[in-house]
Amino acid sequence: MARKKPRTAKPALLAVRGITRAFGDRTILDGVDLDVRSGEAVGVVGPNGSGKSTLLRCIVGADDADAGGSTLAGHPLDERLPGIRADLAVVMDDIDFFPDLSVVEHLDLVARAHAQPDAEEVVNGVLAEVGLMEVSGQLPSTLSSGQRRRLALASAFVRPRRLLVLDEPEARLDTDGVAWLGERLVAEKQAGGAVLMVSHDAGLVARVCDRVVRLGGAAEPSDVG
Ligand SMILES: Nc1ncnc2c1ncn2[C@@H]1O[C@H](COP(=O)(O)OP(=O)(O)OP(=O)(O)O)[C@@H](O)[C@H]1O
Repeated sequence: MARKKPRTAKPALLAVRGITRAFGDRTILDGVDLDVRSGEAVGVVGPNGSGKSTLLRCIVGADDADAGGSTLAGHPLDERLPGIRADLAVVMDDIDFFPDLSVVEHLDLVARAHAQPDAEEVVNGVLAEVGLMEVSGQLPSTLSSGQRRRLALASAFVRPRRLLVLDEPEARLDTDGVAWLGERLVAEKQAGGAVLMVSHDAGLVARVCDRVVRLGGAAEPSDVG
């Protein structure tokens, strides 16, 4: 009788091992491990102050972990390295925009700087999808806070990427915006992309994430649903 081949797990695109971070004598993160594979989304959840943003910052190299580290496709992950930048799009809390560049000029700049093929078409598609077409000629200072959030998210969607890292992407979005975001992130996975997101929105996490890592409580990753 033919033996069933053992199923080999897909190697992780993002591998995080042993991340530890203390501020003064307070240990915020104590040896956090997680994996994110292509086509998969992982959520990081937990109460205010449990270290979620610190974890993301340590993972992408915006903060220095005291121990541990992360790799993307086997290479040490630091968002500033050119080889990594091509594969990684990060949206943290707040983004600084150029005060004198319009919405469409920002997206154009990001798309072209990251060598997005068909930059103009991609920018127009994302503008429409994210609901910023009507304000595409406006300066950031004239946008509402939710529209600025949409612009920050759009900046990630106009560039090539294999991994999206998002810190509370639902913040300041209206109900329709959160619904759109859920669909967009599911589509991201279906297209083979990977997502790591911090969120306080349990509905969004349940809709998008395959697994969650809970900080400030049980530290083990668990399946959603
Ligand atoms: N640079 C810093 N110096 C000192 N303490 C810091 C620093 N950055 C973060 N902390 C502390 O680390 C803890 C975790 O902060 P972090 O922002 O990672 O939490 P969080 O889980 O993302 O919270 P929230 O849900 O409120 O966004 C907090 O107690 C915070 O005060």
